[in-house]
Parts: sequence; structure tokens; C-alpha cells
Amino acid sequence: MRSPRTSLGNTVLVDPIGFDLHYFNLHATDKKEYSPGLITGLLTGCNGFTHKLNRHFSSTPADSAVPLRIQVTSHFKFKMAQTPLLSLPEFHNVSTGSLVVKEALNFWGGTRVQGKDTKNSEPVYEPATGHVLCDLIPCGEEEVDQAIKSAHSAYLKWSKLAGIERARILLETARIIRERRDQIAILEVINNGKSITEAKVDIDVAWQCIEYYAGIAPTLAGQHIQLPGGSFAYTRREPLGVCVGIGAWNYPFQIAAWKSAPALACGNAMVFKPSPMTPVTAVILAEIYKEAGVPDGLFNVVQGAAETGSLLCHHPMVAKVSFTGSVPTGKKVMEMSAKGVKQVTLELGGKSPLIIFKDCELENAVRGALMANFLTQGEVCCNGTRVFVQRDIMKPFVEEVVKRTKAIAVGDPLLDGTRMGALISKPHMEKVLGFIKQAKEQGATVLCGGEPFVSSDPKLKGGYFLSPCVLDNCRDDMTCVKEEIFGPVMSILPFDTEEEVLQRANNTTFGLASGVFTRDISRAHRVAENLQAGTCFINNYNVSPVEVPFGGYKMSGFGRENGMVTIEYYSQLKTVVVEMGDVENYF
Ligand SMILES: NC(=O)C1=CN([C@@H]2O[C@H](COP(=O)(O)OP(=O)(O)OC[C@H]3O[C@@H](n4cnc5c(N)ncnc54)[C@H](O)[C@@H]3O)[C@@H](O)[C@H]2O)C=CC1
Ligand SMILES: C[N+](C)(C)CCCC(=O)O
Repeated sequence: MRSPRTSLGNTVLVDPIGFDLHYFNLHATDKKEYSPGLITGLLTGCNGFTHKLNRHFSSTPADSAVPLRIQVTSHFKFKMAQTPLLSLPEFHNVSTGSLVVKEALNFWGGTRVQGKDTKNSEPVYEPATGHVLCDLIPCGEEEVDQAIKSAHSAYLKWSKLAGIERARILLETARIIRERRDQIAILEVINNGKSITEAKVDIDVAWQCIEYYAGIAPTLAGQHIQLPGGSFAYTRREPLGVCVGIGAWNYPFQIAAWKSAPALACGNAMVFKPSPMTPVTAVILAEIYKEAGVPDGLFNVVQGAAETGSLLCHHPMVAKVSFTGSVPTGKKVMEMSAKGVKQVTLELGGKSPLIIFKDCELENAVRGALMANFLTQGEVCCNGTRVFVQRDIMKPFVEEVVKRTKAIAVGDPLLDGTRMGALISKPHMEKVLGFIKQAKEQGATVLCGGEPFVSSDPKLKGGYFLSPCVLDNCRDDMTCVKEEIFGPVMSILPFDTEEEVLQRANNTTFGLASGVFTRDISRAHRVAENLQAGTCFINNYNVSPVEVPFGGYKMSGFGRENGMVTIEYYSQLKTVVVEMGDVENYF
């Protein structure tokens, strides 16, 4: 079929061959009119079928020729219009310190909703500059109730769709995120403080997660079980209903995707509460889901802190809570959810061990140790912050790690050359500095970093920067080795034997992740088997492909995110027993 061509305001008649499914490309003829914004249009089929279309055209001139890909089943006409893109700010000129977000940050019923409780609003700071990025207006009881009811009404429609229909919309969501990845990453950097290089990867992981669960949605199925006498049973995999997601500030957009993708794939609706420190990007995800075609209310965002979170956990219409954050808050979430017998997934903190044997490939072990400690300024739950190094290679390992750590470019997170940005807040930076001070008092040696970093760029003067820190002469009983610091602080600990190091590595209440560097494959798998943690990385660290499950042992939580298994945490099984004979009666 030939691709029809049209321009703004014109109607084009499209005549596909036969009645098979056809895709065709609708090319814009007047490229210059299509930047940047949404192209909207109405498809009207001769059989009465109509389809509203929303596609984003990115701002770069080359992209404005990207064809619209529309699925058609019959003759239809298409009227093209353009509306400006409301949600994403103009990004071309955004630089650190220049953005103020005024738009409403809640989202339910398919639209942004301004918070009402302005008297309780709190400023949200841009970590790299300390300037006020936006105001956080917490949602109260009535607003939380509205969001949950909106989710419930969407759930009733969405759960009736076939998996393949849900998949189509999720794939479209992934496509739009991929298309706008750089803009979303910029917003994430401004709100979180991490480097743009990392933020782009985070956004990629987010769309990959949605794409992955789109692939799984059509495969969800039950079983058929033959019973005596021709009777049988079958199972149906059904959604839970309205699920709540509560997120942390370290991976704001990615966490929203990790929770919503499996939830939506299984037929649930979600109300998501971002951390009050990073409220800006979850609502972009909500808009993209809408644009891709989910029913209004399927993915909602409510802003707020502990009080709003607790309203969500207590709400009787909520079936499940998936939480990412600290252990103390995780315990509270579990307690509150227990009252309503709601299912819970907890992704909590860690103090993960990274074990480096003398037979490792040293260059890769050093790279692994840096990846295990310094992503997102060290604010990562699965970081391998207890670096156990076999005594024989201590000297060359430490030398190389310190050399590389000193070379990490700290600074303006929006610059491509920057490798470490700013910590999330001033109090958090002070907390991290407190851990370093205490480590010194307890006998550790600071080999490098561990001090506030003051940039020569005047606009970064108020930012929460810290030079990445390596601590030597650490012992297992020190606070810096026992507690989660959530900052760029690596503690190095010597060891002699495999048996000894395994015992020390497991001597913690946490169990999120672990890592081992060795060339001995038997040792690698033996160590992986014996480490008490939800993940063990062999000869790498902190890679997180969406195909593999992620989650904790012990006090690092339970339940999993990513991978096939997460379907189990967002669905329930119904057994249907079918009698083909007479009812056996005892009475
Ligand atoms: N495992 C991880 O990925 C994370 C660990 N942490 C650790 O926790 C420390 C504190 O950071 P926070 O952001 O304060 O973590 P937090 O655990 O208090 O907050 C996480 C989320 O839970 C919400 N929340 C807080 N109290 C709640 C309640 N009573 N009911 C329902 N929801 C509630 C927060 O608003 C936020 O959205 C960090 O310094 C770090 O050590 C923080 C963030 C992520
Ligand atoms: C992406 N990854 C593996 C570095 C971290 C994800 C877990 C978290 O939320 O901290």
C-alpha cells in the first residue's frame, strides 16, 4: 500500500487493500510545521470505527520526518491537527539552575491535578544548585481517595482486555519513552542530581522494562487439569486490582517503571507516590501511558510524604503495596498493609559485600569496585560498599582504586563529561559526612575524598557535592562497615581465606546483593551459592538487565522486581473446578 501524504488541517482518505491488518506510514509533507509537539488526529473508518491518535514529534528537525505508524483495518479518513506539548518544558535551553516547575504534579482521571493543601507545601531543591525547583503539595485523604477510585474504574476496563491488547499499549508507551529519553533524562538530572550519562541509562532501563512486560502480557495463561470421570479444573491468572507503588528518590523514573510495568501487564491499575524529594518525572510517565492509550486512571500519581503514603497503605480499595526505600519505613508499610491483608513487596536497603580474590583480573575488579560504589553518588540500595580484598593483592588494588576515584569528574550533572553529580539534599550530605567523621574516629584511614566539593562554577556553589571517598584500615565492627551510608563511600577490608570471607560477608542483617571477582569458575559458583543475598554478580557489579529478578534476602526485603517471577507478585490464581458427572452426596 502506498503511504498517503497529508499536512496540518487536511483530511486524507486511506484505502487499505482488503480487510487484513495493515500498517502504513503517514508522512508529513510540510516538515517545518511539526516541531515540537503532539500531532493529534481522528481516524474514522467506513465501518464506523474511530480512533483518536496522539503522537509526539520530537524537536529535532531531522526527526520531524518520522512517519506516523497507524494500524488500520478498513477504509478511513484522517484529519491531522497539532497541539503544543504541555508537559515537557522547552528543553533546548535548559541548564543547571534555570528550571522552575510550575505545572501540577499529581495525575489521576487522565489529567494533571494541582494539589490543594498549599499551606503545607514544601520546597523541593535542585541538588546541584540548592535553588528551589518546585513546591511539593502533599495529597490529603480526599485526593488519595479520588486517585484510588480513578484507578479502580480504569482497572475494571483494563482487566477485561486480552494480554495482547495490553501489550500493544505498553509497547507504544516504551516507544514514546525511547523517543523522549533525552528530555526525561534532563528532568531527572535536575531533580535528582545524578549525572546525565547515568540518567540516560536509567530512562533506557525504564522503557526496556515496559517493553519486557509488554512481551510477557500475551503469554499469561492458566493450566488445564484433567480430573477423574471426565471432570476437570482450570486456573486463570487474574490481576489483583488497584496496586500502590511507593518510590525512593534515587531512581525516580526507573522505579515508577519497574513497579508499573509488571502491574499493568497483569491487568492491574496503579497509584504511584514518588519520594517528596523527586516529584517531577513520575507524572511524565503518567502522561506517556495516557498518550499510548491506557484508560484514564490506569496509572496515577499522588504527591506527598509519610502521611500520604500511609493513607495509600490503609485504603481499603488497595490490593497490594510495592515499596522501595529504607528498612524502618518498609517495616511500617508492612505493618499498615497487614491490617488490610494486602500483599507487599519490599525493596529495602543493603550493605552488600564485594569479594575480590587474588586470582581475579585486577583491571576488571577495580572497575567493578567503582561501579559497585559510585553510581548515583553512592545512593544505590544494592551497592557493594564492603569491599573485601584478599591480602596478597591489597596494595595494587588500593593504588589503582584510589587513582581512579581521584580522577572521577565531580560537577555540573548536565554536562556530558561529568561522572558524579550532587547528593540528594543538604541534610543527606551532612549525614554522609557524619559517617566519614565517625569512621575516622573509629580508626579508618581516608585514602581520598570524603569532603564537600566546591566547584569553580559559581552557579553550583549551593549544590550538595561530595568528593568520592575510599576508606582503608576498616574493621567489621565499624559503623561505616555495618550501616548503609547511601553516599560515595567505599570501605576496604582485607581477608585471607574463602571460608573466612564468606562468614564475614554474611555477617549482616541485610542481603540485597553481593559480588565476587575471581578467575576460578568453581570458586565463583561456590561463593555465589554461599552468599546470603538476592543477587550475586560474578566478575561484574550493578548491572541490572530487566530480564533478571531483583530483590532481597533477610532485612533487605522480599518479593522481586523485573524478570518473569514478578508476574507472581502482581497477579493471583483462580482455580475453576468443573464437575461433568453427578454430585456425590454424603447426606
Ligand atoms: N533501598 C533504597 O533504594 C533506598 C534506601 N534509602 C535509605 O533510606 C534513607 C532515608 O531516605 P528516605 O527517602 O527518607 O527513605 P524512606 O524509606 O523514608 O522513604 C521512601 C518512600 O517511602 C515514603 N514513606 C515515608 N514514610 C512513610 C510511611 N509511614 N508510610 C508510607 N510511605 C512512607 C517516602 O515518602 C518515600 O516515598 C536513606 O538515607 C537511605 O539510607 C533511601 C531511598 C532508597
Ligand atoms: C539500577 N541499579 C541496579 C543500579 C540500582 C537499582 C536499585 C535501586 O533502586 O537502587
